[in-house]
Amino acid sequence: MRVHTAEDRNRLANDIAESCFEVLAARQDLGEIPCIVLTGGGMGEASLRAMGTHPDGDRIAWDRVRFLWGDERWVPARSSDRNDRLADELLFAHRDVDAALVHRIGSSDSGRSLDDAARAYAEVVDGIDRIDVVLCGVGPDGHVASLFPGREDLLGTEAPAALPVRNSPKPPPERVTLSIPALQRGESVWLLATGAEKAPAVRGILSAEQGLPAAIVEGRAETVVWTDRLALGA
Ligand SMILES: O=C(O)[C@H](O)[C@@H](O)[C@H](O)[C@H](O)COP(=O)(O)O
Repeated sequence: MRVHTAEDRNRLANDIAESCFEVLAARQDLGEIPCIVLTGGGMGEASLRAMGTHPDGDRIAWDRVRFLWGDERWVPARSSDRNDRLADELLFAHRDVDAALVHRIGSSDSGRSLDDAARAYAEVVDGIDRIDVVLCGVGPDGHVASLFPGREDLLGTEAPAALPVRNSPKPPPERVTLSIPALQRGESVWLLATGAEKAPAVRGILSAEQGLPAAIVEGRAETVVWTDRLALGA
């Protein structure tokens, strides 16, 4: 595991964007379509903003990047609470992406049930042969995506790629989340945690705390904690 720190949240988001561009460009140079899993949350938002506006992003062929989400809130498609709205406003409004490569999680007004939406998303994820980068915002309790500590129903290592979530401790209560095995398919798993309220979670990650989702999820090639002094308790 590697720890990357920056002076403040914006500089950290810039570093995340630059590293992300490197991964995307390297895969595209090989003629591949890279795949990135996006996240919600405060650092997720800052990272999307940097990816949408950083001048280095101009060298990426954005219409040859595949996008997934680590989780989504089970609300109507146009709700401002959705995680994909962040990406719409901060990334897709600035980059010329191919809608066919943007794989959104279903919405509560789609006419489908939560269980069906999770099953459908699991099929999408299963159909993708390589996941390059998984961005995971880390909650103060050490959750990632919508995988919460103590929720044995969500933390199975044999689970399908996507799961329905009910009674989430973070509102809204219903969600769809990628599972541990799906997040672990990422070549790079990047855990984003800044600010003093994330210090216990970061301590838990660094000490490999048992049962802590953020400490369980590891990338195939690398796991990086993107953080700042406050979250490191320094
Ligand atoms: O629904 C959400 O908000 C995300 O799915 C959640 O996993 C988020 O990324 C973390 O809770 C971190 O969020 P903050 O960075 O805002 O604390």
